[in-house]
Amino acid sequence: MTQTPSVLVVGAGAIGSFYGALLKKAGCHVSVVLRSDYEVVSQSGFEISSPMGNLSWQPDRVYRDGDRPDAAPDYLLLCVKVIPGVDRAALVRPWMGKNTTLVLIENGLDIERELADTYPANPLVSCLAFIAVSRTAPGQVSHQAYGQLVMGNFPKGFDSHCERLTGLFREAGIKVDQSQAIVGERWRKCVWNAAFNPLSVLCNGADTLTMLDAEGGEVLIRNLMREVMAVAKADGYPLPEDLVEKNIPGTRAMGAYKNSMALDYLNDRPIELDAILGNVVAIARQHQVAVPHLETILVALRMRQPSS
Ligand SMILES: NC(=O)C1=CN([C@@H]2O[C@H](COP(=O)(O)OP(=O)(O)OC[C@H]3O[C@@H](n4cnc5c(N)ncnc54)[C@H](OP(=O)(O)O)[C@@H]3O)[C@@H](O)[C@H]2O)C=CC1
Ligand SMILES: CC(C)(CO)C(=O)C(=O)O
Repeated sequence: MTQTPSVLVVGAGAIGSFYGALLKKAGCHVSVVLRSDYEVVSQSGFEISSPMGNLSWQPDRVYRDGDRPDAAPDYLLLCVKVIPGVDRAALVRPWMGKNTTLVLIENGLDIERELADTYPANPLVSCLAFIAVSRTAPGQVSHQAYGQLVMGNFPKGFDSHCERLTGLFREAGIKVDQSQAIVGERWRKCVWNAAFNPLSVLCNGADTLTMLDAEGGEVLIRNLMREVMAVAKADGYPLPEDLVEKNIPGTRAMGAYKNSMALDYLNDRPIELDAILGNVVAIARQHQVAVPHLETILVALRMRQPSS
């Protein structure tokens, strides 16, 4: 690897532009591949409002689909939504070198496999982002709170590429938890996402407190979370028994919060239904674990939004 790490962000929306900004702040060369924001960002860069201070930045190079890189990056951050019709392995192909470390900062469960299978010789780093950030206009991003990452190699382990990336993010001011077992961490986060995200869409983009305070709402959310935990256990990733007991007050303490899927729904964008819920139900079927609440919500959402 070069002295100054080179980073390429594919899908520099809310998450990609925020974590790209941090790596730029830590001294990396950071370039981006853009689609709809190409013209604006080429001219004016990213404007990011944040409680961490001014994170606005100009990428070293701005590419669009069809361009070719000057050189393959040390780290390729993939931050597109995990939705049907987006072939993520094909999307990164033009930018991957033989020594490029592929870094996923995306929600969902079992979302690494297609990339691991396509690029078996490249190190694969899987990250979970705990953050509230959204794109408000082309090239404009609002970071409201948090920012912590949980990081590890897929399917397990923590290599020197993870170690170096952790150091860069920490230098830029965010907390990074290092994990030797990232799949278990994905299950842990999914307990929250698979319960709250799809339900918020069924409730017309409701925030967390509206869902918890509706009559029977908290009971339903607890049931959804317990079902995800049962599937995780059957899949070999048992989670702490008190996770639901901790998640509920933890969520209340955040205040009324609209998750990323609620925002996608409210902005008429496709939702990550399979990545966050469909894959949990598919794994439940493999292990013959009954998940009636999760299944009902999945099917109802498929009826509502047949394309996602
Ligand atoms: N936002 C949040 O607070 C959180 C998000 N996450 C997860 O992070 C991931 C990213 O989410 P987020 O950043 O919010 O999503 P955004 O929609 O803000 O960003 C996704 C970006 O990917 C771009 N993109 C898609 N396809 C292509 C392509 N072919 N070429 C170039 N760019 C492309 C989109 O561009 P275009 O505008 O052209 O479509 C967009 O800029 C998701 O998995 C999400 O669940 C996790 C925790 C919190
Ligand atoms: C956990 C949370 C709510 C924020 O990081 C999230 O993953 C989302 O908005 O989808």
